[in-house]
Order: sequence, then structure tokens, then C-alpha cells
Amino acid sequence: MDAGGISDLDLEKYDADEQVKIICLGDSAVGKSKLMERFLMDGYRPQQLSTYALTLYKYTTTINGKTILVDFWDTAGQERFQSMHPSYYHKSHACIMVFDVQRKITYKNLPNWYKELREYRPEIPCLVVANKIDADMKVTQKSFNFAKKQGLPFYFVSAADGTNVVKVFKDSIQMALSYKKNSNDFMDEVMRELEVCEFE
Ligand SMILES: Nc1nc2c(ncn2[C@@H]2O[C@H](COP(=O)(O)OP(=O)(O)OP(=O)(O)O)[C@@H](O)[C@H]2O)c(=O)[nH]1
Ligand SMILES: [Mg+2]
Repeated sequence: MDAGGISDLDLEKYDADEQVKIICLGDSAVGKSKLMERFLMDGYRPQQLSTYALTLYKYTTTINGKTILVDFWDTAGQERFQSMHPSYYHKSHACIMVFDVQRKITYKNLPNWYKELREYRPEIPCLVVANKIDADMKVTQKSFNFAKKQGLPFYFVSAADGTNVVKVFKDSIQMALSYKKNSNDFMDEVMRELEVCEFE
């Protein structure tokens, strides 16, 4: 914190034209962190410990001449579904929901993640991601109907070889931006009002 009470992290926001928050959900070891790393660092380290708590990745990009600051939130999934802290969902603009094509249980758990997401964020775009297709390309012939049933965009990806990773993340940023622009989300409106008031 500096004397004015604005942290370094907050200062970045003032240089950006727009800021969005994108969260990642899914069971433990489906590859959430690896996907983030692949997109952000364009690298992939095969072995890593499970994410312990919260990792916040900051990413800046330019879209139509505007500087967009993206906060990607990554947290440790659980072996079995467990509720996330409400602050994880708070003011998020899009969600990337991941399962592992090699482990059926991680697909079966998607409705649990989705239900909780919708309790906190009824309207935000949600992208469903089938990860680890490098392990067995035949899985792309299978149908995973959860996304279709819910009317959500669906992607086959691999953090290991990079298939579709950039596409998913770029799409998520676009969707987050259009959600933020067009949202009629009542709570968002209230929060915006409160933010404005803070500076008055
Ligand atoms: N073959 C293959 N393995 C992957 C891929 N993505 C991740 N993995 C492996 O899966 C394991 C778990 O990946 P993480 O990214 O740590 O999983 P996570 O979802 O962040 O797990 P938590 O932090 O516990 O919630 C690691 O050993 C990775 O190397 C992939 O696309 N293909
Ligand atoms: Mg992780």
C-alpha cells in the first residue's frame, strides 16, 4: 500500500481501458493450472504440485486498440466436489470449466461445479473444456453432452501439446468483455454503483 491507499495491483487497473475477471473450475488434477501456464507462459512443465490455494495470473492484451487487463483466477480443485468460497465467484465475468477426458468422474462432477457457479453467477459465460486429448485422440469421437444440454461452448484441448489452448482463452476474454458490456446482472449493477460512490 502506498500513502494514498492504492496498492500496486490496483494501480495497473488505471492504465487499462477495461478489466475482466475469469475463473477456472474443475476437479483436482484435470489440468487447470497447466492450461493457464500453457496460455500465459507458452510453456508446459510436466510435473507440478497441486495448486494449494489461490493463484492469480495477470494478463494484458490489446483488443481493438484497447488495453484489456485480465485477472485469471486459479484454485485447487478438490478430489471430490466441495464448495468454493463465495469470493472466488465474486464479480467474475466468465468461467472456464475443465474436466479430464481420461477420468470419467471429472466429467460426472461437472453438473456440481455448474450448479454452484450458477448460484453465484447466474448469467456469466461458461466454457466447457475437455483436457488431455493428447493422451488418446480417439476421445474426440466421443460425445460429451453436458455442454450441449446446457447450451455452453465446448472445446477439446491439450495443455500438453497446446491444442486449442489459445482459442479457449481468447474466446473466454471476448465473452467476458461482452458479458461485462451487455450484462443486466442486477448485482453487477449494484456493485458498479457502489464503486462509483467510493470515489465521490
Ligand atoms: N497428458 C496430459 N497431462 C496433462 C495435461 N494437462 C495436465 N496434465 C497433467 O495432469 C496433472 C495435473 O495438472 P494440474 O494442472 O496441476 O491440475 P489442476 O487442475 O491444476 O489440479 P489442482 O491444482 O489440484 O486443482 C499434472 O501431472 C499434469 O502434468 C494434458 O493436456 N495432457
Ligand atoms: Mg492447480
